[in-house]
Amino acid sequence: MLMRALAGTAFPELNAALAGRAGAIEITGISADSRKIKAGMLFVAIAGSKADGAAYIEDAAEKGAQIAVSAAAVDSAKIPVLQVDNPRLFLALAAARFFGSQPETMVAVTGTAGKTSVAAFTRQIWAQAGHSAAMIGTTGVMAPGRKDYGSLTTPDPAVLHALLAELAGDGVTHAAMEASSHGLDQYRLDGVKLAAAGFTNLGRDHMDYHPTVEHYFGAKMHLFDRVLPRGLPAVINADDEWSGRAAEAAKAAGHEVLTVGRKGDFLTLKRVEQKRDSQFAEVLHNGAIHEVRLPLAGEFQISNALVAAGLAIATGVEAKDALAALEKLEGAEGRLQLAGKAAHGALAYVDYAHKPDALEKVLAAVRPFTTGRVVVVFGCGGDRDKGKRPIMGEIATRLADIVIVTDDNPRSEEPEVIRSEIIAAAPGAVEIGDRREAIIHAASLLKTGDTLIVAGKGHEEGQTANGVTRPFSDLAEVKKALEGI
Ligand SMILES: CC(=O)N[C@H]1[C@@H](OP(=O)(O)OP(=O)(O)OC[C@H]2O[C@@H](n3ccc(=O)[nH]c3=O)[C@H](O)[C@@H]2O)O[C@H](CO)[C@@H](O)[C@@H]1O[C@H](C)C(=O)N[C@@H](C)C(=O)N[C@H](CCC(=O)O)C(=O)O
Ligand SMILES: Nc1ncnc2c1ncn2[C@@H]1O[C@H](COP(=O)(O)OP(=O)(O)OP(=O)(O)O)[C@@H](O)[C@H]1O
Ligand SMILES: N[C@H](CCC[C@H](N)C(=O)O)C(=O)O
Ligand SMILES: [Mg+2]
Repeated sequence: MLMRALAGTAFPELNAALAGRAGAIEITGISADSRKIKAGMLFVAIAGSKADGAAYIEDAAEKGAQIAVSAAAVDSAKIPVLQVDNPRLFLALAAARFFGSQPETMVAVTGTAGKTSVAAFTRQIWAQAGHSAAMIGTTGVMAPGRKDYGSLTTPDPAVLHALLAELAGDGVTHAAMEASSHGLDQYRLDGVKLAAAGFTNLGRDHMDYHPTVEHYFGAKMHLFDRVLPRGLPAVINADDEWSGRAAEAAKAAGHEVLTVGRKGDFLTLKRVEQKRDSQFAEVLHNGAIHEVRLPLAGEFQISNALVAAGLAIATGVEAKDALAALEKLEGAEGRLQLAGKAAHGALAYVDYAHKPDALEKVLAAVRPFTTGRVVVVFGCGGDRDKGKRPIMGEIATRLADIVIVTDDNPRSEEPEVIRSEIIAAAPGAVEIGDRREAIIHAASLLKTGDTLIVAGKGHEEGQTANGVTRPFSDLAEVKKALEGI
């Protein structure tokens, strides 16, 4: 592609340069990481939290970059360097234009918890309606005949648009993706053409990245005020503390607001009956009641399922078909996933709650069908928000009968220090650093009627400490531990 093809109204500051010699440069690819540059590519220099991409322009040139784009003026480089005000936005729009195609119908969902679940559910509803559908998120990419393990919740634009073009080339017509607050803040989604967008809820998360909760909420709202084209549907869970403000933000951005949930107008949850690991709900839509059997535990899953159904309906699935599809939903990997049942009947679940609200929701979700005790095993990640540690300790102590505090990716931190910060607010908790031992101990305590939740790692396949990631799966460990009792 010629650089000239990247000219457009979004970057008037580039137009003069692209009308000249720089516009005639043919590029073979785009990356913001000099380590990924190959001959003929365009390098976009981004000023990040650890490094300034502008310092890597020479490195990119040595690897074969033809041209670079940067916020800072760099005259000394061996390749032309064009200046733009917002290189991250440029990267997103340039990658979209370079790769050129995406599944026709795309939605994105934001919120503190439930994004992976909503994306997974939306994909399944579309698939049941006969569409070739994909999901992109924390657990990776899932598409017909394809399952890749995930890295980022919202991939970097160059990776994302290469993937979207591949999916479109494979015949995928519908895709649901997660919009993380980092992704929105860093303009990773700005080149994606969305047909609708969703919001689940807002709680404490990523306080190591966002200076305040307001800033965090503002980042999430960029899905509506920057990414979703004006006038398109915004599906909002109506039952969260932040729902009103999210709906206001979506309305102010000119969208059609569709609220779902107990307080929702578009899909109104009238009644829920909890079964042991499923639930029955009555949902009102357009004056008609639909009976829905959801084969998943946890009331929060109803909320996720309604956001997903709202997104599917907003993108053309008949309401009755979308709601009927909920009866066959499979939970996203590692989200309140039943890992096994002990011989005496106790249930053991693996869950991805690694933040306060999620832990609170998941522990509350299993209580109604637990006739014995709720046992929880969890830890907190190192090099992440330290403030959540005592909060999660307090929640576990309040909502579980037995609390076992263990390690969850200590990364570069001292695991004992992390554990002690949790236990400061969890008096009476049992401390077992080794996660495998903690799970074995928890399983050995189980009796008839008890429920075990191993929280924090969900689908993850490793435990990271001291810069080394060793294979580790909560699901496999729980299964093994149950066999041993
Ligand atoms: C904190 C964060 O979000 N970091 C992201 C951010 O990096 P940064 O701004 O810190 O970049 P940096 O390391 O300072 O480097 C600046 C630039 O120099 C470039 N560079 C650097 C070194 C070099 O040799 N050559 C070179 O070109 C880098 O590629 C980068 O473009 O921009 C990079 C490029 O877009 C991202 O890859 C990177 O994600 C890192 C890997 C990450 O771990 N992010 C996590 C925290 C994240 O994004 N998580 C969210 C949320 C998950 C959730 O919801 O729980 C997600 O969407 O996954
Ligand atoms: N609607 C919800 N409200 C509160 N908690 C939820 C909700 N949905 C899921 N959870 C909890 O949050 C955990 C993560 O769910 P999910 O992966 O769907 O969310 P996410 O927003 O993608 O999270 P992440 O940002 O960590 O990728 C679940 O394992 C469960 O404990
Ligand atoms: N996307 C999140 C996942 C956290 C998962 C938890 N297991 C941990 O390691 O803290 C993060 O990287 O902060
Ligand atoms: Mg996710």
